[in-house]
Amino acid sequence: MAQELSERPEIAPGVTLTTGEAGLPMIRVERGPAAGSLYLHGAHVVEWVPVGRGSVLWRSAVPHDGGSGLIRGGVPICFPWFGSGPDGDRDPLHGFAGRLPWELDEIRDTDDGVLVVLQLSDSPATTVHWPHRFEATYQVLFGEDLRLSLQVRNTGTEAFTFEQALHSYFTVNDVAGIAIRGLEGATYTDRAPGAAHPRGVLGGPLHIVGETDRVFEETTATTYIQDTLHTVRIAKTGASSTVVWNPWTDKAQVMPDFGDDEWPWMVCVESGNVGSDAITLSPGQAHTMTTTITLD
Ligand SMILES: O=P(O)(O)OC[C@H]1O[C@@H](O)[C@H](O)[C@@H](O)[C@@H]1O
Repeated sequence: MAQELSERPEIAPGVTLTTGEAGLPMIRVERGPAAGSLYLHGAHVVEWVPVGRGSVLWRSAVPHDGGSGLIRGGVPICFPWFGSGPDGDRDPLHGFAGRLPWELDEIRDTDDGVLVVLQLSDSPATTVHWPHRFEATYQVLFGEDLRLSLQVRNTGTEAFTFEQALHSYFTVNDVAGIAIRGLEGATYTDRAPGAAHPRGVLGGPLHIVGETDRVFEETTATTYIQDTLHTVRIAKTGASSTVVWNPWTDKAQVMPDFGDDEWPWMVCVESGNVGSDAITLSPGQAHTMTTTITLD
């Protein structure tokens, strides 16, 4: 059962409860095969550094303002909708899960690294946006791999449908020089402004040559980001969509929480269930999606 932080004077060895940006409580793990950081605000993983390697997740240098917005970088959780939702009318963008404080349920040493478990349930702060009863459990394993598992359970009496994504931001050496492999043959919706082909099938590795905002549907493929810095492998289960995003020059300039010149050093490759891949749960049913991030 979830407990209050104040009832947890002992955090596991190598795991501290600290204060991050804007005074937000943050769990810092420095033990075993990796170091990492996770905010309770949004259950937001902001850092994962396997021993002897560099920081894999990208984080904007623009600090979080402490408001209810998403942290720019790391792995924001999008739930129960993605962007402005299937009909483009949902608010806030990417849902509320990444904007609310989650409860710490458990911190445990495992053979593979330190596991942190967080929970979010329906409350007046969620029902104001989405009138459904749910329980979300997020397991984060900081190890040689970064393993993320998000389970959503319908605890109400009516079925509901939701979208979700683990909106992972990755550090790259030069986004214009990367190749994203694994999505060849997948159908995508191109959401970038002025896209020449709003829908298409990817014919080969994806190269980023301008503002990129593609939602690949009905694909459970493992994706690889090949960069001069390293190759990142992103495997997933229970997730039929993959979203690839980079704002490039113009969009970067109009985003207040994104530095004008930061776009070359990042790319988002997001695992999720978006659009036609949305999940419907009957009362009592649960769905789990996982993402495993590995440096090759
Ligand atoms: O600025 P936000 O709301 O965090 O979203 C960033 C981007 O996230 C991507 O996942 C979306 O596909 C884009 O459309 C969006 O611009």
